[in-house]
Amino acid sequence: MIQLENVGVDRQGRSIIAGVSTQLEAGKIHVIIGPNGTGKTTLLNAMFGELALAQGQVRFAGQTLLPGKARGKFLHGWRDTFAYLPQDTAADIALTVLEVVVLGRLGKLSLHIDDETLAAAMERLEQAGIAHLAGRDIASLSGGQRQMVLFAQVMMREPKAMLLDEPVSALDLKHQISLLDLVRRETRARDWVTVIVLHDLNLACQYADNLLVVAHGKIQAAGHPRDVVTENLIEKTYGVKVEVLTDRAGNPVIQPVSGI
Ligand SMILES: Nc1ncnc2c1ncn2[C@@H]1O[C@H](COP(=O)(O)OP(=O)(O)OP(=O)(O)O)[C@@H](O)[C@H]1O
Repeated sequence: MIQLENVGVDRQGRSIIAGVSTQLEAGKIHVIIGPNGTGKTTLLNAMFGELALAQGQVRFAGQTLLPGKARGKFLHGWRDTFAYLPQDTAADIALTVLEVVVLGRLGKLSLHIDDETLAAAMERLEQAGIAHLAGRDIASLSGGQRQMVLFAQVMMREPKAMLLDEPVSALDLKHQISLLDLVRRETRARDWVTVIVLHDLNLACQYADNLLVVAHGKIQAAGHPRDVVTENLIEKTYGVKVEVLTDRAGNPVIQPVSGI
């Protein structure tokens, strides 16, 4: 479980997130939604130790991240059990896809890459459905293909917590579903604490066990989408008129209502 207690982060003297407290259970998918610039990436970065906490604390795997910039050995140990896929997956680097995936084990690699590591990297590529790209240069791939390669790379870390910032933003519908299905399967099977930032509200409602609605640097609502999503909440959060319908599985479907 990741526990956030009264977490706050400032940037350039401005409070970006403040007073964030929540518990993120293992084996579940926690989806963060919210308008642009409201602190979703900041929240992931705070959990990863990338941004210093101004207040509060984050607890995970028997360790506590406190205010101030975590450094050196502590930060290394803290991040050891996290996998983090950032929003920006640009990769202007002369490596093949297989090499990029192997780098997911960076902390454990020696000069000689053993057969087990190569087999594990190929297995992750197969799981992501992109084994056929193994020999391609990463720089020659499309944005969506790169997103899947970097997901295969973070799976190589064998994490306890998976932090994914808009992991399907460049993927077509079929690949969005296959990646999120894979994330759900692995989250359940490996007991990851999975936290995903998504902009697609309907994918968020379909995949979240726990939906965190972030606006103005605070969690405005949290819980199962069926329990938290209302027309009023979405309208207040995004300033857009919507209708909330229900799909066959009973999950909310958010339909914007045209102003015409
Ligand atoms: N390097 C930075 N220096 C100062 N302020 C920053 C920096 N990066 C982000 N911010 C500010 O922090 C706020 C939150 O940004 P953040 O990236 O967390 O938002 P977000 O909710 O993830 O947005 P998006 O949906 O657009 O990705 C924004 O107001 C942004 O301008």
